[in-house]
Amino acid sequence: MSSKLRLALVQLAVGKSKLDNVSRAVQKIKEAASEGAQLVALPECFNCPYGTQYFAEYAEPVPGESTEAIKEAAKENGVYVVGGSVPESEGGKVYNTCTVWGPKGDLLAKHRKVHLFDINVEGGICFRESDVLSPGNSYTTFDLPQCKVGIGICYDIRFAEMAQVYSKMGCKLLLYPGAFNMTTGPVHWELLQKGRALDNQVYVGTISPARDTSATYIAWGHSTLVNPWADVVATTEHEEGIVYADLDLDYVQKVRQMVPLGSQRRGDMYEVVTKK
Ligand SMILES: NC(=O)CC(=O)C(=O)O
Repeated sequence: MSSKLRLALVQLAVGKSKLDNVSRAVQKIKEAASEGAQLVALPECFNCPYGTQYFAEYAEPVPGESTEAIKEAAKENGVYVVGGSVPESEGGKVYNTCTVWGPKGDLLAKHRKVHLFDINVEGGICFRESDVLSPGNSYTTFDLPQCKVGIGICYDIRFAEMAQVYSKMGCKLLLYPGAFNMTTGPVHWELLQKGRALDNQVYVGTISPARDTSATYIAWGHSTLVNPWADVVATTEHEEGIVYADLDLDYVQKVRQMVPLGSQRRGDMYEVVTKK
C-alpha cells in the first residue's frame, strides 16, 4: 500500500439553513474527490451555526438527515469522509458528534466531543457548552489503508494526553474538526496543532468553518495541516475553501528515526495511562 494520502480540509461557510449547509458540504465533498482527495474532512458543526442557542434546535439522531447525506456523498464519490460534527440527540441528551464514513458508505466511527468547551476569558469570550451538551466518553480511531487516524473535536485538542493516547494506539494522523474564535484562535490554534504534532510525531489536521462576521460566534478559520516535524504543510485564511494536503506517512517514521523520542521516554519516571 502506498504511503501517500491526499487529504482535503473543507472550510465550509455555515449559515442558519441546515439544508443549505448540508448541500454545500455534499458539493464540497464532490469537488474535493474530483481533485483527487482520498480523505475529506468537514468542520465542527457543519450543519448548524456554532452556539449553545442552536444545538438543541438543530440536533438530530445519528444516523439522521445530515449524516445520511454525508454517507451518500462518501459512497457516491468513493472517498473517506470525516463528517466534522453535528449536534446529536439521543436519550434526551445532546452531544457534539463526528461521524466517519468509508468509501462504500459504511460507518467507520462515531466520536462525541469528550472535553466540553467551557471558558471565560476576561474581555474576550465566555462560552459554556456544558449548559446544553453532554460529553462523550470514548476514544475514536479508524483505519485508512495508509494509517490509523485519531479523532478529536475542537477543545479536545487542548488536552495533550488524549493525543498521546492516540499516538500510543498507533495513529499517525490526528484530525480535529474545530471552531476556534477571534480571542483564542490567533494565539492558540496553530500552536496547539504544532504542539500535538511535535510531541507525538504525527500529522495533525484542523478543520474550521469559514468566518461569518455576522454570526454570534465568529470562527477563526485557518484550517491547516501540520506534519510530524511541526511544519505547516497547507493552510488558508478565513474564507470558504478547500485546503489540499499531500501526506507521506513514511515521513512519520523518518522523523521518529531522526529524533527517537519513542525509545528515549523515561517510562520509569512517568507514563500516560488510559483509564477507559
Ligand atoms: N470551540 C471549542 O471547542 C474550543 C475553542 O474555541 C478553544 O479552545 O479556544
